[in-house]
Amino acid sequence: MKPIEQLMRTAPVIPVLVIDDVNDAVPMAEALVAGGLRVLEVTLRTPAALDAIRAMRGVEGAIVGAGTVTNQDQLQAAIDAGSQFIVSPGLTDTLGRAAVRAEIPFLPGIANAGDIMRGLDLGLTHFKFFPAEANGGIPALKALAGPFGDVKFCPTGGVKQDTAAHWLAIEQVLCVGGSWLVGKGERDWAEVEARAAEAAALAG
Ligand SMILES: O=C(O)C(=O)C[C@H](O)[C@H](O)COP(=O)(O)O
Repeated sequence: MKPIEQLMRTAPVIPVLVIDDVNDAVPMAEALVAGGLRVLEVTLRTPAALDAIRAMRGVEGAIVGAGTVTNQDQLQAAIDAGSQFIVSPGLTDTLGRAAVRAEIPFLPGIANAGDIMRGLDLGLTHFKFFPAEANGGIPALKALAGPFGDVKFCPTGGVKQDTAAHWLAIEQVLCVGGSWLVGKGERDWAEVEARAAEAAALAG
C-alpha cells in the first residue's frame, strides 16, 4: 500500500487546522489524537503554522502534515519543519514533480478530469476533491470517479460531521477533510476531543 493510502486509511476524517497561536498547537493535537483523529493537516495560512507543525511532531500518535502548500518554497519549508505529508488545494506540474522527487506523501487538490489526468501523468493516484461541496458535491465526485477506477479521494471543502458519512459511503473515498473540528480561536480542548471522537466513529 502506498504511504499516502495508508495515511488516508488511518482515520475517516483529517482535521484541517488554522493555527494563529503556536501555544495552541500541542493541546489541540493532543485533544484530536485523544479523540481518535491522528492525521492532522496544519494549513500554511498563518505565520505560526510551521512552528505549530514542529511542536505537534512531539505529540505521541500524531501524524502531522502541511496544508495549503501551493509552491516549491512552501513544500521545502513544510518538509524542513517536519511535515509527514503535504496537502495542496490544487495541482501544478512544478509542485507535483517536486513532491514526487521529495518522496513525501502528497495529496493534491483536483476539481476535474484534466486535473486527475495531470496527476496520473506524475504517478499520483490519491487526490483531494476540492472544493467538494461547491464543486458539485457527491454527484460530481461520483461522475468524476467513474472513468478513473483506481483513483482514491479525500473530499474537502464544505464537508461537515453530518454530511461526512455520505461522502465516506462512496467506494473511492478513503477519508474526508474538514475544518469543523476546531473553531476559530477555540480553546475548549475537551469539546474538541468530543468532536474528534464523533468524527473518528464515522465508518471509513
Ligand atoms: O487550505 C487548503 O489547502 C485548502 O484547500 C482549503 C481547506 O481544505 C478547506 O478550507 C477546508 O474546508 P472547510 O472544511 O469547508 O473549511
